[in-house]
Amino acid sequence: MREVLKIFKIGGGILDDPDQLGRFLSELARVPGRTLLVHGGGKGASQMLQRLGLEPQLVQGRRITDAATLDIVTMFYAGKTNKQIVALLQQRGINALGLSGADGNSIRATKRPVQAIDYGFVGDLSEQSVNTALLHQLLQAGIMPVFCAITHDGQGQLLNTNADTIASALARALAGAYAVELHFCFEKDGVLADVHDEQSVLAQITPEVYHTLKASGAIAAGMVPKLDNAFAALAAGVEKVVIESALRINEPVKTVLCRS
Ligand SMILES: Nc1ncnc2c1ncn2[C@@H]1O[C@H](COP(=O)(O)OP(=O)(O)O)[C@@H](O)[C@H]1O
Ligand SMILES: CC(=O)N[C@@H](CCC(=O)OP(=O)(O)O)C(=O)O
Repeated sequence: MREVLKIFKIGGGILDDPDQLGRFLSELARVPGRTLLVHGGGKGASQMLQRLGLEPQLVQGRRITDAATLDIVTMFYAGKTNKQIVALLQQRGINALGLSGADGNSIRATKRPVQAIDYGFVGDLSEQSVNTALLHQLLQAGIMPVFCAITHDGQGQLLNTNADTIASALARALAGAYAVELHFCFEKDGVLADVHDEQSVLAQITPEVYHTLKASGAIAAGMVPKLDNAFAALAAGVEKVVIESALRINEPVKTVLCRS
């Protein structure tokens, strides 16, 4: 029987609030078995860019990343945010190891080709992107890998890659060796049937229900790429995909994705 691996992803909303981040990491430290964390930080990066006089540009949730933006997001994601999270996990007795995709050649990406939009230094992932052998060694050594949203192309170029996409790619790549559970954690209790009603959490969601709610506009904004990544992971052999509150990962309230 394959060992269970739980992959958690946290996004900008939670990372922005030191109290909520600390509470999430305390809950994460209580999760039994092998775990891996992926973090974003898009909200904080946009604030940092503005403070430095650059205007953040996002198209369908993806950041247009010119050279100056890449410098700043690398400092912010792979530096400040990643190292702060690792330090807080160490404080909680977890031997975490912070990684960008360049470290140990753990995630190699391809610069997104210029089509209608030039996204700049943004990396796309493929089936071959993840160094599963390295991750397996780290996990078996009892280490929790902590990934930021920076990857590399193998030619010396760093690339900015959406953190939901990284979590989904890691989950798919590791699904051969582990029974992977992929947990997208954010500030709401799950996918809401009505985004204005915090109580309207859907316990389960099928691709059909997703498409209906997306077409009606009930599921919108950042939730759309998140669910696209989430359903893609489920279709590719990931055992379980969950959308849940970062503060309630050890509680039963959540949305579980169903194949049909
Ligand atoms: N039906 C829905 N249920 C829950 N959240 C939704 C829904 N529709 C839109 N959203 C929005 O999607 C956001 C989550 O996406 P995003 O901000 O990209 O996540 P993250 O915090 O992980 O970066 C929520 O904060 C919420 O405002
Ligand atoms: C290419 C691209 O869009 N990269 C993202 C990476 C961070 C991220 O995904 O952060 P959240 O999970 O907090 O949204 C960005 O720079 O915003």
